[in-house]
Amino acid sequence: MKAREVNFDGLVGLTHHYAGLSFGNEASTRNQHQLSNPKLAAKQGLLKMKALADLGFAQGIIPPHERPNIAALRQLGFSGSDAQVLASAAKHAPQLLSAASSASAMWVANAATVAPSADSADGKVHFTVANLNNKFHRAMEAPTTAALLRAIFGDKARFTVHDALPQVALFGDEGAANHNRFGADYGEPGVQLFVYGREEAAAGRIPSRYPARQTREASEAVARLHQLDPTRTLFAQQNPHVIDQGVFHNDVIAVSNQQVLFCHQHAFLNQPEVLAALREKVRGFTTIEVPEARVSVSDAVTTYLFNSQLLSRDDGKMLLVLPEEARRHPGVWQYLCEQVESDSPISELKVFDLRESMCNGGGPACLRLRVALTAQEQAAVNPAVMMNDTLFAALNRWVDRYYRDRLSQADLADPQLLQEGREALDELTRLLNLGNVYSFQH
Ligand SMILES: N=C(N)NCCC[C@H](NC(=O)CCC(=O)O)C(=O)O
Repeated sequence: MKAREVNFDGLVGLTHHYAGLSFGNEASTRNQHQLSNPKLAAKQGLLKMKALADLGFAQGIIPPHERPNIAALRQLGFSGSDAQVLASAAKHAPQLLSAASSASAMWVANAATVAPSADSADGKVHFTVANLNNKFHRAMEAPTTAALLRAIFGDKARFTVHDALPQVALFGDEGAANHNRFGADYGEPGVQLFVYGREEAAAGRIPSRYPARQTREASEAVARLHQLDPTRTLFAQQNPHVIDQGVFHNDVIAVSNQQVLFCHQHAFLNQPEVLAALREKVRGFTTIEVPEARVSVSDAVTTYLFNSQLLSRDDGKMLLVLPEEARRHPGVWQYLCEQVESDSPISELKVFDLRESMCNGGGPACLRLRVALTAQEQAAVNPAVMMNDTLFAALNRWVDRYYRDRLSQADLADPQLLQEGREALDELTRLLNLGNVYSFQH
């Protein structure tokens, strides 16, 4: 059956700020306590969505979560009115207030892992919400992510949204950022590659400096939940050395689309074997493997060359969507221009300024969740979340009305910010026809 890839981008939340919460993500650590601009961040994201929609790529949006998360702070013993909870957390544990206020749900590549219906035994599209167990500020995303996905993919005859795996290190799961699907048409059965950083049950090689967030045990559980054919499912370990250089998710060192894998030479442990297995299973498999001599792992991490979106154009050629940082690096840009001029599958480059998100380690690919859908499935998606001229204009007005243009850690204690956030999200649920998805609405 014919299907197409639909990209759903996370809309940046009102509390976007730089808190240094993600040890192992070097941009997050480096930019701790910088002033952020939530309004600009939201608009940068919207511009990418709109530009891709205008080029004919199907584009949806996934809304932000309620932050500060007062319930999480109460669970940690802060009490009194909402304003007192905020004041007390700001005074005694500012890092916890930051964690409870993070807008990290914008990076929806970590919202869930997705299996298209062509790959699942029951013929449904499956989503497993990621537990994001490695970081407190991200682990609290799971319940709201599940509610939002159910509000967008509500048709139970076509979509199954599984709750997150148990919240323990054994099942650390970071969603689609550690997952690639290969195949010809999106509607034909494909080959799924799950990439993990460590296997709890085995004494294998692990990074020594930074955490490996994804476990093999989690990836295997997701593959079972999605009813995948084991002969079309592969598990590969990420190279622990690159995790130690700041590659905290596989999508910082590799990106795939259809039969193409664009990755760094050092992306995977035992890379030749991983590529051989893919070559055997994926008809027409093509790799663009970037050698260290052309782009170092360190340059890949700072430019986010691989945190790009490889998108199929209607003419069968592919477009690579990159962050501005990749254009600014002469060596990386030269490499990319050579690709376009050669007979590489990459035929076009499109660059976006996503600086606000990039400073927290979130590039173009972090901001999107790919969902391959048949025409019938696409028709069953909540239509109000699909990007078009009207929604773009409405969301820009909405951002102008509610978002601040500067935010520091100290601002998180302002009860007015909580109020602004609730009012904004309440209006957003009406704009996007989501129903009551947030706890303050219950
Ligand atoms: N690669 C993908 N798919 N996603 C990027 C996620 C970035 C996110 N940054 C943060 O959570 C930083 C928040 C802060 O420090 O304020 C993370 O590390 O989980």
